[in-house]
Amino acid sequence: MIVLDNVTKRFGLRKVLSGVSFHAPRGAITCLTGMNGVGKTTILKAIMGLTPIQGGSITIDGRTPHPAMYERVVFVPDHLPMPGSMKVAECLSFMNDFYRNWNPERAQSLMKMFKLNPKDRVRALSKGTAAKLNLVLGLAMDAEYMLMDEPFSGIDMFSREQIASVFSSELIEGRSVILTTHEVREVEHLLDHVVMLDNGKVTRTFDCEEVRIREGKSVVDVMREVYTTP
Ligand SMILES: Nc1ncnc2c1ncn2[C@@H]1O[C@H](COP(=O)(O)OP(=O)(O)OP(=O)(O)O)[C@@H](O)[C@H]1O
Repeated sequence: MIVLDNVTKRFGLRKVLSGVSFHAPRGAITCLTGMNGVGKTTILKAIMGLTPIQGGSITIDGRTPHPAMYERVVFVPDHLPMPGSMKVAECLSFMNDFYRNWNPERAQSLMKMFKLNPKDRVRALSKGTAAKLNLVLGLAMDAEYMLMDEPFSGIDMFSREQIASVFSSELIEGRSVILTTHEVREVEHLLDHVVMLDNGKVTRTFDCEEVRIREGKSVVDVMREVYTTP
């Protein structure tokens, strides 16, 4: 389980996170939602130790993250972090050379699933295809936790459905995912747990199944209530 307790974060004088607390349960898909600039990406980066926090604590399975622990956690950024001159196949061999927990068999299955061409150059990939390759690079790692920043952003409906199908497949099963998205309506059936953010604070956290069964509401219904209530 990943736990944030009263986390504060400033960029210069500007407070971006003001006492953020939530937990992302093991084996579940947790979604961070909120308007542009509320701090979703900053939270993912803070969990990865890529940006320092000024207060509070972040723990992974009860321990303060240390470098060796990050082999169990993968961060998939909102853009493909590979140079345009590289071919898709070269991206895969780079990952294989660089990361001990790279799983080449899983990478090949994902390549087939997404119909990616190993000979294509990164610069020639469409936005959706680049997003799929980005996802391959993350999902092919043998990691328990996956942090994904906007995996559905700017992607057409069919590619989005294909990417969404990964989240209900054995490729994700047993792993814990924290993702950020603005496309909640399209992916809400995949989500287990939602953390809503506003003004650098958590405004509500809830279990999706519980609000569906107990309150008969969808994730979007709850979001509308929270964000439109003055
Ligand atoms: N390196 C940085 N230096 C200064 N300010 C930053 C930096 N990174 C992020 N910020 C600011 O912190 C705030 C939170 O940014 P963040 O990217 O975490 O938001 P977000 O919720 O992911 O937004 P979006 O939905 O647009 O992706 C924003 O106001 C942003 O301008």
